[in-house]
Amino acid sequence: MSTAPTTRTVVRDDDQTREANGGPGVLRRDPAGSRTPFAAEPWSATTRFQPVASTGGVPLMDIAERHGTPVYVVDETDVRARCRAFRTALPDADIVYAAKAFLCRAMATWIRQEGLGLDVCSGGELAIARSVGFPAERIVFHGNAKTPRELLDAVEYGVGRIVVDNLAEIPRLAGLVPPGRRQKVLLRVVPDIEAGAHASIRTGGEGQKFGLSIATGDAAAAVVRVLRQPELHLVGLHCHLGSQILAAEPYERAVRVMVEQLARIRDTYGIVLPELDLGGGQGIAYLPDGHGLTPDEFAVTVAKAVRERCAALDLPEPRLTVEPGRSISGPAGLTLYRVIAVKRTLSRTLVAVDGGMSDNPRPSLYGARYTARLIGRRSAMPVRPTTLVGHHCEAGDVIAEGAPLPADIRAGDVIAVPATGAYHHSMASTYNLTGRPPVVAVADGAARVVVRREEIDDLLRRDVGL
Ligand SMILES: Cc1ncc(COP(=O)(O)O)c(C=O)c1O
Ligand SMILES: N[C@@H](CCCC[NH3+])C(=O)O
Repeated sequence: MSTAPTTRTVVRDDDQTREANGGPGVLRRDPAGSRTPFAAEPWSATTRFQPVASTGGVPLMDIAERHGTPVYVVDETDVRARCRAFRTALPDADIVYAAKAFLCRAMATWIRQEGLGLDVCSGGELAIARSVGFPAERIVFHGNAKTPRELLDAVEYGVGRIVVDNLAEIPRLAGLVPPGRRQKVLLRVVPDIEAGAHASIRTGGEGQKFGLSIATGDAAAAVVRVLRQPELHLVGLHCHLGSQILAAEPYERAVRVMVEQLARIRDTYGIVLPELDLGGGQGIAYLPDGHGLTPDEFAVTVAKAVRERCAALDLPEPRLTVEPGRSISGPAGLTLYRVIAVKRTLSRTLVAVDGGMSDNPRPSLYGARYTARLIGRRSAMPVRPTTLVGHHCEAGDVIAEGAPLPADIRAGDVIAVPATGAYHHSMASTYNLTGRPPVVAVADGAARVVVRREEIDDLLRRDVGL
């Protein structure tokens, strides 16, 4: 199936297709549901169509004017459509949204309403889930260094699965489970597979900090120790390869490793573990010519690999769990900035905006690349590659290199940067004592603030002084 609703709008990134679409503001429907050239945008987005740029039926300029800039915009309908795309692609699996990508109460509510589970990895993420009454059974708790407090909170709330990451956690967790209860656990195993867009976000290789090594024997030791704890109920294995993975092939390899581990446990202890959690990591497009790993591509590869490997090892197929984060919230979000200054240097044009690495640390952390668009007015000037920079006190505070902005870009203009729905709000900082931007949700032509702007007063309040 397609990852998008069959009636989704298509945004072509060239003037010729814009004409074919019927001119500015008019979008051609693509009943075939073929991949959009600009798949990074929400399916409802018309940002290319100056000056009517809108998302979720809301003009982006209205948002910039009413709520100020910088501002994160998230398209609720788009988030929901991406949740459904995963559920449709993997109807027999548990789809567990990775909260670290983007979480607020509104998002947790949408995820709950869409019937997905929630992967949390901190007491804070769990608190948001609790605050919206997220069903405990559908929560998976992760972390390579969960504090005793976090484990206790998770046990007390009754989370469905705790993913054991290290040997020390086993007795610690068992000691927190109240008498008469058994806590379901998965063991996070290192499959020793390198995948992901940047070394900092690869988590499947031997030697990185997450999970239990098969090579050292820790994974096998963990199985024995969990089985010895009557308070713990081992229901399956987990792995997570990394993030922003654009091909399905590494997942196929992961399935091979993990099914082999399930077979070993069956052969050694006579126990058939019923669950296999393959983590998340499905990549998205950030640039006009990019494309992500669709739920379909992922599902077809994984389902085939599980079927074949289980058949080969005479193992019943486990119930699958997948934990997509970025691919659900990433393309559904965009950031609006206002241009503060334009500088022409000998080598390039620099456009400085009112946000930067505090609301988008990804270029400086991972060398991530973005594009940007002028919205709010039509320019007849040719576009040229422009460097979009932030307002922070670092030369590396670059949001986008080579962004196609018109030659007459000027102070006061509003810029939209797409594909900022994952790992932006959740990774934002207050560097240079900059308040974090609000999150405005759009749906069906209406906009509402779901996370308010962090004001200077908020920042001062934490500083208790002498
Ligand atoms: C355990 C686990 N599951 C799921 C995810 C979600 O990853 P992504 O947002 O790349 O889908 C992550 C982060 O990479 C993770 O660490
Ligand atoms: N923060 C990373 C993804 C980390 C995934 C978490 N396990 C990014 O922005 O790409």
